[in-house]
Amino acid sequence: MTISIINKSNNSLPAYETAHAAGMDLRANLEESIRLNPMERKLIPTGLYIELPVGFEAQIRPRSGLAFKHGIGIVNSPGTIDADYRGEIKVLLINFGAEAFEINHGDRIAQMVIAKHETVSWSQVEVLNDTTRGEGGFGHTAVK
Ligand SMILES: O=c1ccn([C@H]2C[C@H](O)[C@@H](COP(=O)(O)OP(=O)(O)OP(=O)(O)O)O2)c(=O)[nH]1
Ligand SMILES: [Mg+2]
Repeated sequence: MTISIINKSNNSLPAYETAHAAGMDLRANLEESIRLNPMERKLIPTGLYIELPVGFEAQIRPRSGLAFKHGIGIVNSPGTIDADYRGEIKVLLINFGAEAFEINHGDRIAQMVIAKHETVSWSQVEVLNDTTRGEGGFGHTAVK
């Protein structure tokens, strides 16, 4: 599948880093480096604008390496890029680590997964069909 993209940065386009990767890494588009202090969050621009086909979304997910090594996450993870969004893709990074973290232009800060989604309508009812689980949740299967 081919998707239209505008790249206002001088970074390379998001790309799959291995043959069967699900995510394409996104790079920061910065005029100057950004410092994220512990527990600080900042919106990081990518310079990318995409035109998703109807019925698709793009999910903006953290990179596990940055999470493991530096405690870097995404506040609204996974971020959702809607098919009708024409603005710049931005990434809301947060530093859960104990040390300040510097983001430089071109750094791979997140990954983007393109996914299909359903669009549903509701059938409002009074009763739902019964299941073995019923209303059990939030750990109700844990061994006592
Ligand atoms: O990590 C993200 C999440 C969202 N967006 C863009 C694309 C998305 O289509 C739009 C709106 O996102 P969302 O629906 O999550 O935010 P909202 O707070 O509900 O804003 P809106 O009222 O504009 O829908 O913002 C990003 O660039 N990065
Ligand atoms: Mg919304």
